[in-house]
Amino acid sequence: MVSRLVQNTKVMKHAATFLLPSSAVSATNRLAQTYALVVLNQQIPKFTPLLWSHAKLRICADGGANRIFDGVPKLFPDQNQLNIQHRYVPNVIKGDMDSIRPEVHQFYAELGSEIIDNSENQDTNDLHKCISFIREQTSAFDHSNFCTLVTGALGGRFDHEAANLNALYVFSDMRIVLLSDDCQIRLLPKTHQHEIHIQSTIEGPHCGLFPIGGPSVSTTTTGLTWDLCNSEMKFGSMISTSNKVREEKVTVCSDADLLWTISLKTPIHMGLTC
Ligand SMILES: Nc1ncnc2c1ncn2[C@@H]1O[C@H](COP(=O)(O)OP(=O)(O)OP(=O)(O)O)[C@@H](O)[C@H]1O
Ligand SMILES: Cc1ncc(C[n+]2csc(CCO)c2C)c(N)n1
Repeated sequence: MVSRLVQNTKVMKHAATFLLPSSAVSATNRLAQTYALVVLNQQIPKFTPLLWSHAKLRICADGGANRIFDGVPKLFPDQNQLNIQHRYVPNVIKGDMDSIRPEVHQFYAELGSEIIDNSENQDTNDLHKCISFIREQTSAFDHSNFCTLVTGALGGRFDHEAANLNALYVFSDMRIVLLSDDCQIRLLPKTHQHEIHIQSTIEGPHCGLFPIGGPSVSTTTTGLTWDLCNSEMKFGSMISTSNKVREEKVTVCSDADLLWTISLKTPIHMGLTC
C-alpha cells in the first residue's frame, strides 16, 4: 500500500474500490484495506448498503442511527421493511445522544448494538468521537491498511461540515473518506506523494485539489486536465476547482496537506442488493 520511490519519498496509493462490488475488483486493482463505516446524521447515500457490506465495523454517530433505521428500508421499497431493519444493525452507536430517537435507541439496543453515551463531552463532535473510538479499536492494525468511510458529512449546516473536514486534519495519520451521493473527499498528507487510481466507472471526471489548513508553496500533479507544476495554492489566491481527471492514474506531490475531492457517478451497480 505504501511503497517507496524516488529519493526515499513514500508513495501512498488511493482507490475508491469500496464503491465497487467485491466481485468487480480485480486482484491487481484491489488495495488490501480493512474498512470501518461511520454513518452521520445526514441523508445516507444510495450506495450505503454497498459500503455496509465492505465494512468490518459499522458505527452510527448518534442521530446517524435514525438515518439507517429510516433510510435503508427506503432503498429497498419492495422488501419487508422490518426485515431490512433487522439486517442493518450497527455494531456501535456513539455520540452525545441528543439526536437518536428513543425507539431507534431501544430497537438497536435490543438487537445487540453497543451504545456509548458521551454526552459529558461537549468539546468534540460525534464524528471526532467515532474516529477516536476506531483509532482505539484498530491500534493493533497497520493504520495504512485501515480506511474509515464516512457518510453524511456534507449538506445542511456549514459548521457541521467544517467540523467534519477538521476531523480529516485532526486524524491526518488515518485514512478517512467523506462521502455523499455526489462526491468524495479525502486528505492527502504532505508526508507522502500520492497515486490516486481513478475508478472511472464510478467517479470523475470533475475534481478539486486545495489546501485548507495552510498555503501550499509548491504542488505538482499529473493526470489532470489542468495540471499543477510547482504551483502555489492558497485561499485568497489560486485553488484548483472544477478540474478534471484525464488519466486513470493521478499523482500529487505537495509541501502542504491537501484536500482531494472527486465527483461520483451513479452507475447501475451502485444500485442495490441487500
Ligand atoms: N447538516 C449536517 N451536515 C454535515 N454533518 C452533519 C450534519 N448534521 C449532522 N452531521 C454530522 O452527524 C453527527 C451526528 O449528528 P447530530 O445531529 O447527532 O449532531 P450533534 O453532535 O448533536 O450536533 P449539534 O448538537 O451541534 O446539532 C454530527 O456530529 C456531524 O458530524
Ligand atoms: C470553542 C468551542 N466552541 C463550541 C463548542 C461547542 N461544541 C463543540 S463540539 C460540540 C458537541 C456537538 O455534539 C459542542 C457542543 C465548544 N465546546 N467549544
